[in-house]
Amino acid sequence: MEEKQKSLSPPPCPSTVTVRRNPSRRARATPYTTATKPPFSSLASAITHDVPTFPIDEILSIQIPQSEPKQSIPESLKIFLRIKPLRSFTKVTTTKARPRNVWPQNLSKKNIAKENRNPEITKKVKKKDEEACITLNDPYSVTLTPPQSLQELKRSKTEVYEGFSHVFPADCSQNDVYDKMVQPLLEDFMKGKSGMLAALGPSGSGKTHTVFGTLKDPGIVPITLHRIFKKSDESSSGPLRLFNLSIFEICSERGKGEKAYDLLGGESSELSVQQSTIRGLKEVPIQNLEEAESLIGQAMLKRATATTNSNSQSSRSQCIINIRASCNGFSNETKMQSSDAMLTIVDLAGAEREKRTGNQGERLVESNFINNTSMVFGQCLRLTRYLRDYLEGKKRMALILTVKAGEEDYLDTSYLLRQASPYMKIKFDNTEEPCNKRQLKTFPRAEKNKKIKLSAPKTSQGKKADPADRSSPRLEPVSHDKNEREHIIMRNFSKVLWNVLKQYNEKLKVAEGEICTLKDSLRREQLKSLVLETELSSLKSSCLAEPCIPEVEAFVHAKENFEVAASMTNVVRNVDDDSCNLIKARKEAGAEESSESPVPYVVRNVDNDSCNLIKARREAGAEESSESPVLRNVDDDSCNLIKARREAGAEESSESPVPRNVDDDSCNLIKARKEAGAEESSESPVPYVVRNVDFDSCNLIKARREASAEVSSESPMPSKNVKDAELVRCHLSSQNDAEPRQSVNSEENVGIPSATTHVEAEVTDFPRDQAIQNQDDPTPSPEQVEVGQDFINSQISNVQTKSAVSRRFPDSEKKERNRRLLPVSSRSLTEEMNDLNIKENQIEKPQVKTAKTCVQKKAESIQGQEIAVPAREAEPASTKKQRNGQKPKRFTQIENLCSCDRRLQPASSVLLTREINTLEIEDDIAEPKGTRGGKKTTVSQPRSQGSVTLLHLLTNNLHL
Ligand SMILES: Nc1ncnc2c1ncn2[C@@H]1O[C@H](COP(=O)(O)OP(=O)(O)OP(=O)(O)O)[C@@H](O)[C@H]1O
Repeated sequence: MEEKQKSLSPPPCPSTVTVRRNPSRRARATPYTTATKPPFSSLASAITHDVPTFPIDEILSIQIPQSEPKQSIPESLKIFLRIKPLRSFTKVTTTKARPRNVWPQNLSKKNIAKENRNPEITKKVKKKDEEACITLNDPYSVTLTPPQSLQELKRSKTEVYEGFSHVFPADCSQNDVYDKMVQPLLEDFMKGKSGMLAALGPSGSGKTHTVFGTLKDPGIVPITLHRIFKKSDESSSGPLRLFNLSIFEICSERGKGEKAYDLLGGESSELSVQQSTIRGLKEVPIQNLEEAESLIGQAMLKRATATTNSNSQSSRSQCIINIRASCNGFSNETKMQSSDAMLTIVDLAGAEREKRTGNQGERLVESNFINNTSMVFGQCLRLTRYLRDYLEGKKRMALILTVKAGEEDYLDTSYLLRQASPYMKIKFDNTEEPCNKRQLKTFPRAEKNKKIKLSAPKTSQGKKADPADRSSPRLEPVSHDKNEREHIIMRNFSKVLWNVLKQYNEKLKVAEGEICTLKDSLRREQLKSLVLETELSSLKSSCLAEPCIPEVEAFVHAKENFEVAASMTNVVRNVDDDSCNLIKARKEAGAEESSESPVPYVVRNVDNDSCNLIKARREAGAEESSESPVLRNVDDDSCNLIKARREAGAEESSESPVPRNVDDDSCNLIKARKEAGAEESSESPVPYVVRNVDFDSCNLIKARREASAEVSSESPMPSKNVKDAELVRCHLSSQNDAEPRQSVNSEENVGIPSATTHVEAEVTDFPRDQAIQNQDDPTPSPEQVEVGQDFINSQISNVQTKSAVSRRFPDSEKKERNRRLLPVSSRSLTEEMNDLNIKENQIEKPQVKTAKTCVQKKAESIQGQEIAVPAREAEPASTKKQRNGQKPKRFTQIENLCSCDRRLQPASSVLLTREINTLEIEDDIAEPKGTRGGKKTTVSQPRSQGSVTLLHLLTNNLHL
């Protein structure tokens, strides 16, 4: 029959996708998999004609692994469905015979009269077939259709339930049920495997009928016992098996708890139920089928039953029958001791509806218990703990659902199938659209129950569940995991970013260090470049000054030639270059052969400070019989030439120191020249000429002082002193005499033996110097001043063109520059004179004694001769005469010039003052004048490198 159905009904293409509960059936070979498939090549070739480009070969060649069905669940939980046959309603209508003699008779009355007259024929039995709500689709599925009344009033829904292990139709026999359902379990049981079989369904659906049956139509238990003992007899050669039978029931105790009663025990047969263990249960060994059936009969008598509207003998408890098979000895096949097996058959109490059963009172309480323990699987697991292991799939179990097929049983059937569907993995197939909202509102409980009941069992199975129930508990860990993952990602990203930032920070630090280093190196290079530029400018300045130098050299050589005849000629030339720096110092001194006069010397000091050239020159020449110190100082500051020249010429019989100071600073040429000449035989005070020319800021300050001394030995020393803003006193004193000193001091201190030559500059010297000059020999000094001024003018004209840049400085700024720059040369002069004082005291004193007498003689012969060093060799002689003759006038001019620019030479004057003081020469013409320079003399200036060089040069030259 089944095979015929299978052959006639090819597997239809399912309109809906459903998941079958039984994977083994799902794994059943389908015609597509079992039928001879055309080779892929031919299929591909056929397809390639249509769609040649589609990679069907590759797609079809993919071997999709077939998921093996889980064998444990289907083996443990087999769900069967048995449909109870429809009952036929017998409708008995009683008709009364109608009285015959009633005329005209109403038809109805006539009929009634007939029934009354003949009552036997009034009773007709009408049979009406009940409409079925459930139909069998196939051995594995059914369709549940609500009745028409329910479709109109309630939610109309046709449900298809699939996945049953087998569906027993209404006309199936007890043997069919046994064969399909019990036989596999029995075989396993006989092999020593335990199993359970339970019948579940609404009240009156045929559970008890299925389990126990009747005498005419025995159920599962009698058949099983029969088969057991039958097999035992057949396998007598095998190990001896002992079977034990135990029967008990679990019923409600007034709706509060459950109690177990042993149906085979004595009167007090209550049992204690501890989890799945029943303590005190009597187990009766059965030897044969008759003993077993007798025990079962006794148990059924003890089982609690009651009469309800649904069932005249409705079971009011869960009846459990255990058949335990114990094996004595070893199995011939396995040679191993067999373990005991338990076959459990359960007749659950049927779910009951109050309306249908009409239960009240105690019956209603029992009904609730029954419903809770049978119809609701979840609660059944809790309340009937004994069956928990089976229902949880830990033991082999087969469940048979019994349903009634009538329309009026639709609700019970639908309710049972819905509750059992999770276990059967049955999905609903909604063939009709859901009802409208009104209908949903009318039956919210059913919809709610559907969701709840269907989703709850999935939890235990670990399968897909209804998201309505599990959404929140599942979303929470998912969101938590997601947040945790994002947190970890962001944390790692932050770490990486932090590391990158730290690396960049380190690089920035290194870069900053390199920048600092580069800046330092840049500064150093800039300084070097500045130094080089300064040197370059100084070299340029020196180159520019070179044309002047030959002139000066020529002048010096002329002086030297002139001094050849003199007794001593000493020329000191010092060039001081500071900070760029050129320092030249030259000192020349010549002495005549027989002269004992003080050593005339020429000091030339050129000081060039930071692109400034300062030249100072002193020349001192002494004639054979006279002393003629010449000091020339030329000072030029900041494109400005300050020239001071002092010339002092002494006639043959007189001393004529001529200091000349030319100071050129800051651009700059500072020249100082002192010339002094002394006549050969003169022992008279050294006449000196001091010429100081200061040119500042395109201003020329010229000062010239010339003094000449006559040959007369003891005459007061004529002197000219040209002063600048500060007191400048140049004093050249002849050596070895007290007389010159007396004359210098304008006092008659003859007894002071001193042969030293001093150059002293003081602010207050001029008037006295001028007075002395007028007294002694005023004639030669003006001429010498004139000559020297002409020379300086010519020098200035050269220098002015070369120092035009510095002329743009204003006077006020140049004053400051003078104050700053002049001390350089002045210090040089100071140190020079300090050493000069010492050396001359040591060297020239011995000469004083021998030359003392000669000076007076030679002074007369040299008288009138100009001992002041001429500015140039080509200088006309008339100028000399004019110089001598116009001495007072020139003095006046120089005095005016010096008075105008007196303020511009404080530093040089101060230093000259210090110089003279250190030389310890008494200057009679010194006169305090002004305090500005005097105050500044107290300031001790640090000795510069140029000064040190100048000192060495002076010392060497003095030694010479
Ligand atoms: N398959 C069937 N064929 C013929 N008769 C049946 C069948 N199933 C049940 N019946 C009859 O229906 C009646 C009720 O059956 P049964 O007592 O087995 O129901 P039940 O499910 O056990 O009810 P309850 O849960 O109340 O005990 C019985 O008289 C029984 O003979």
